[in-house]
Amino acid sequence: MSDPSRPIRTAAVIPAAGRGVRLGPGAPKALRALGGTPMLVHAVRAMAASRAVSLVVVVAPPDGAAEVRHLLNEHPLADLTDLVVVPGGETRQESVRLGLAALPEAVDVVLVHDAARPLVPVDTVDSVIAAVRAGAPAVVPALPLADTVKQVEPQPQGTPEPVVGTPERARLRAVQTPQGFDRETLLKAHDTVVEGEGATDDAGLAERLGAPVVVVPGHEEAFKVTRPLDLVLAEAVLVRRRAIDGYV
Ligand SMILES: Nc1ccn([C@@H]2O[C@H](COP(=O)(O)OP(=O)(O)OP(=O)(O)O)[C@@H](O)[C@H]2O)c(=O)n1
Ligand SMILES: C[C@](O)(CO)[C@H](O)COP(=O)(O)O
Repeated sequence: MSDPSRPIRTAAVIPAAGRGVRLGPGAPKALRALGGTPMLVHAVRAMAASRAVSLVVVVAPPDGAAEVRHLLNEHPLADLTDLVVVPGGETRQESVRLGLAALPEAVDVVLVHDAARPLVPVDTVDSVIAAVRAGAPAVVPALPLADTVKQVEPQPQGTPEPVVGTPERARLRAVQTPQGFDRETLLKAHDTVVEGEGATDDAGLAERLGAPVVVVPGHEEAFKVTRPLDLVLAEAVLVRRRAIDGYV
């Protein structure tokens, strides 16, 4: 936990090294345009919009750190005081671990935020930070599900999959980012949990350590741009924001 005698410094690590295979052919997903601006720039601005965040570590595609640094230099990034760019890895978990290695000692609270969630509102970011500062070692923003979920027995492609269960929907949440952690918990989780043990998010690593993880309300606009239709929705959200409040 944080030492109360030291000032809390909050940093955000943005994994942006993914290829974006599900979005279709093109540049790495984080570098593709959303409303004329790279998705990554929106994501960095979303973190910088929080007054608490003073450092952003961007994890670039493995061979693209110089290009990403150049691109970020070309865009205004609000009041961000510190920006670091490091090369990423083959998996999201490896990319986050490489980003964490760049954090200075003074950082107490760490957010991990997907570049692929460019439109998360600042209120969501702030409520995650507030929950960590209030003492929760791991915090995730999440929303209730709209669909019923079935658990199946996976089969070869083309074979119908038998249903083996229907989890109670009211107890399920769809998890977003930024996920917030006290530094010690997150570093220990990444040091301890081996890649491939099935954790698809950072809180999942903390859970495997036995750390308590809590959920705060997420936001519909924090959705992940994964498939082509998500990009259509993101463009529409951006048009609405620009019309309503002059968002850039
Ligand atoms: N080796 C990787 C893989 C993913 N990510 C990042 O993790 C976030 C969430 O991943 P996802 O949306 O699944 O992105 P991709 O891995 O790029 O998508 P796909 O699986 O379609 O290729 C993204 O910001 C992505 O850039 C990363 O930093 N390093
Ligand atoms: C971290 C995450 O965005 C939480 O929903 C998600 O688990 C990333 O998963 P992906 O399959 O790498 O997109």
